[in-house]
Amino acid sequence: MNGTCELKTKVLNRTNESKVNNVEQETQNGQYYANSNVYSYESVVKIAQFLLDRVPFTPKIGIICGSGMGAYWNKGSLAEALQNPIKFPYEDIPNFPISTVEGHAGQLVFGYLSDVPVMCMQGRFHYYEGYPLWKCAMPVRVMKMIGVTHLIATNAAGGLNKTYKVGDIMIVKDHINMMGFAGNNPLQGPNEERFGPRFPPMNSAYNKQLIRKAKEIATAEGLGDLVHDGVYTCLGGPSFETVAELKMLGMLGCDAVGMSTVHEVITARHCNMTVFAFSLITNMCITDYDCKEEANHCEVLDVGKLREGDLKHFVSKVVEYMAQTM
Ligand SMILES: O=P(O)(O)O[C@@H]1C[C@H](O)[C@@H](CO)O1
Ligand code: HPA
Repeated sequence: MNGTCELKTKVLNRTNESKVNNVEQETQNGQYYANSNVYSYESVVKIAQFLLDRVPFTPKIGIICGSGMGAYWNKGSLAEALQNPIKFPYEDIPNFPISTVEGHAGQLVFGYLSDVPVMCMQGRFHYYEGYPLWKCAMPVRVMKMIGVTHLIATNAAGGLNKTYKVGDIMIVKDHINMMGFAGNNPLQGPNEERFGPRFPPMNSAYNKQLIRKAKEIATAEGLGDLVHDGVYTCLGGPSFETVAELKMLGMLGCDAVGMSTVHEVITARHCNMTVFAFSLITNMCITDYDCKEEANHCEVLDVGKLREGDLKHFVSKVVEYMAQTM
């Protein structure tokens, strides 16, 4: 992914009052960028170095655990399955945000999955927690600085595609960046060319070879009936969607809806990482006004728990395959 260009981003002159919200970064000459990414290249390197100094191996695969898939109480969860784990609670990592959502343990775990070194976010950051998108996605850049070349992003999502069932796995083949339609993008602000180009393409964000291979793996492992590929969209949350919103998303071609992943994938592709992502369908979206059920987070976590064995197995096999291709 080349395409870096010489365009210089315009710097806005601001007064000190504009520092509110902590979304502006002072430049050396005292000017402020609007909505800037406050994590400079150097500060991301510093976080990566803090971790590298404490881990005796350098993983090339990074995993982000979705809701219920990396919960601290999930002893059988994906993150808990890593062998010889080295754990870093987020509050112990300098300049790292903290997890505030149930089902997101809030630690980085380094270890081995299928004898392959990986690093795993056992808990991610969401926009609705109050973090801007660039902050939610910052750990992806830390992964990159550590040496990760392949990202596996997982999430819990509501199924819009009527052929899906609760507990199914949707391999993400594409996304619709709904928040981006309103200009909210993790790459908003001055571009740091050392991470990637100003205008990264997204038409092949999800690696086709990995999608194909993951489907083969699912079939070979007896999970074929559960697995689909489809289009994911992320809304800001935390409120679940209305019936009208869900009908609209269905008409737009979304197969599943969630509250994460898109900004992580954009950030990963910006720094040229290979991306594989999937959604665990934890609930079917309610598009019938007469339906008495309501979406809720407990159900999301419960389905994550129910599927943890299958997901762990599936991800281990995908990791095994990825390692062979590196
Ligand atoms: O972190 P993910 O995207 O898996 O979490 C989903 C979206 C909301 O955070 C939560 C709703 O139950 O689950
Ligand atoms: N909507 C949004 N996010 C979700 C859902 C949903 O139905 N299920 C799990 N995460």
